[in-house]
Amino acid sequence: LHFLYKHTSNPLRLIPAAHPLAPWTSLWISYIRWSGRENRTLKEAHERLGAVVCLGPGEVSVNCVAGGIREIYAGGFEKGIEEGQRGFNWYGFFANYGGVDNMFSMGPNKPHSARKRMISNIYSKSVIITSPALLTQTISILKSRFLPILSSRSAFSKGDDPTVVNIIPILNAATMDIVTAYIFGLKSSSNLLNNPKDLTWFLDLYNSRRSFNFWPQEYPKLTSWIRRWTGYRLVPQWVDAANAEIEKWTMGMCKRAGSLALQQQTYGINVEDSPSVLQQLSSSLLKQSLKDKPAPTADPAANAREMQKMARTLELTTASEVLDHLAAGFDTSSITLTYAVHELSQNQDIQSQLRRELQALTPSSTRLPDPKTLDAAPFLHAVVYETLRLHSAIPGPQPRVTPTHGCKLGSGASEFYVPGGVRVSASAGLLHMNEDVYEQADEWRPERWIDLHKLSEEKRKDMESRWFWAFGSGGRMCVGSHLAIYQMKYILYTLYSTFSTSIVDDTNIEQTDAYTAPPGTDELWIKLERL
Ligand code: HEM
Repeated sequence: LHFLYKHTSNPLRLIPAAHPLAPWTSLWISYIRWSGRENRTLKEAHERLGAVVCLGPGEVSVNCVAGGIREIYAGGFEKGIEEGQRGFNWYGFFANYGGVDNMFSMGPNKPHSARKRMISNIYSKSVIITSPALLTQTISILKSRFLPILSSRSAFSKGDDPTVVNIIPILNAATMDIVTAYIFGLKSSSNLLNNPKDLTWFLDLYNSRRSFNFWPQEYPKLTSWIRRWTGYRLVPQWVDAANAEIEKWTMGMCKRAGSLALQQQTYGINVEDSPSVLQQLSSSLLKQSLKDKPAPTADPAANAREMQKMARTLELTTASEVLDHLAAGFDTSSITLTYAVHELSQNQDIQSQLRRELQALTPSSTRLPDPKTLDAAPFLHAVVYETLRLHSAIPGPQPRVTPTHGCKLGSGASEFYVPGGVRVSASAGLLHMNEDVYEQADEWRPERWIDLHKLSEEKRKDMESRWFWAFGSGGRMCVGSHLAIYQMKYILYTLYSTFSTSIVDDTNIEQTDAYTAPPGTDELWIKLERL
């Protein structure tokens, strides 16, 4: 009777159900997630049932702009409901250092907006494109690490043949080195390109965690309850150990950059060693803590303890934030680059067209083009955008929670009332397959992004912004999108203005079915031919 009552009084029962069990229990969608079939199941459900689909008695998926992502993401639906109380916050899993939140993991919008205000300027397009530090760092990494690795036998070569390389770890290392250089400054950042052992160490730790997300993310309370009361670990101990190692590694970079900043005040610093993100973040966090700190008491010892506590909180908050940036930044960018290289290696005509454009950008072979020139190169832009569209690094659902008063989702005859507290999501992997916006949507065709000004205003807006969702949208959209595009363009420039590439072995290159979706392999062997 209880189930029947709950079912008949639930407005979600009127929404087309992805499975007969969906309006009754969340176990069906949980099982789909557990078995790694969520993205393909949602694709099939939306193709069959339309833009709004019920996934569970408290869960809906949308695949439309009006009455869909515009309502949910531009409308500022929260990731979690109440501050301090996790409730359902799927992103809480991304907190680091034993639960220290960062911008990405925060549930409610209010503290999130305060944090985002501290950071967004340093990642804005105008700052990224004009930053002397980022430019010097990028040039240094590409010229003195990336190019030499591609030019001679290295740990990434196939046997003794320097012209056949596994490009995936090289891209992983290049993106990590650039992102950490911008965060911590070149001297304090990673040098994974030149230290293959450190790279293997890091990637082993990082990738080992991927397959154990389900329980702590979907059932965080159950996971900790089982561990507490039965001692049984749904997530093996070595995953916690891997997280702890990555946290230690990040803290090391924070500390190195911090002590260099002290020297800087006395002796000055080379521009490439300037820790752009860390500096901005720690000074804003410090300002906020000084504003929030309790008034001093008459007891000096208690005041000293308070100050110590504040310093530790600041240290952990900073490290948790930047750890999220470096993980989000290197993984997604290198997934996108992997597919750009894979597609270009299969499409020699497109590769030649790109090369012609790139080679015309810089007359001298010793310099890289300046960021504005590179950013304005239309074919490079098209290659990057088409890869972000067809091979979104985050193709999976981005869950939010409906506000207490509920909302309406869908449009026309398929508009439905959704009450408060319901988990709702959209997915880039599905939005990008809309044939009305992207003809032959399942094909990689960079030329679709050329001459957009010839299209109608509406069509252009649909393609470029309304349906293009690789970086999400609204207040919780990717903060690092400009840095991502900047580094991807420089890496592709360096590779394709110097070499031509073709496939040697691309076994299992298809994207996995996951929220962040790397290839199903960590090897993509390509042949490099110097031009
Ligand atoms: C191709 C590269 C990238 C892609 C496709 C990408 C995609 C995304 C997406 C889709 C989101 C929203 C996710 C959600 O709400 O579920 C996001 C958020 C975020 N991304 Fe990126 N990202 C990329 C690169 C970067 C880089 C380089 C950084 C480095 C700073 C970064 C840092 C972040 C952060 C901190 C957030 C959370 C923002 C917030 O909560 O306000 N991302 N990214």
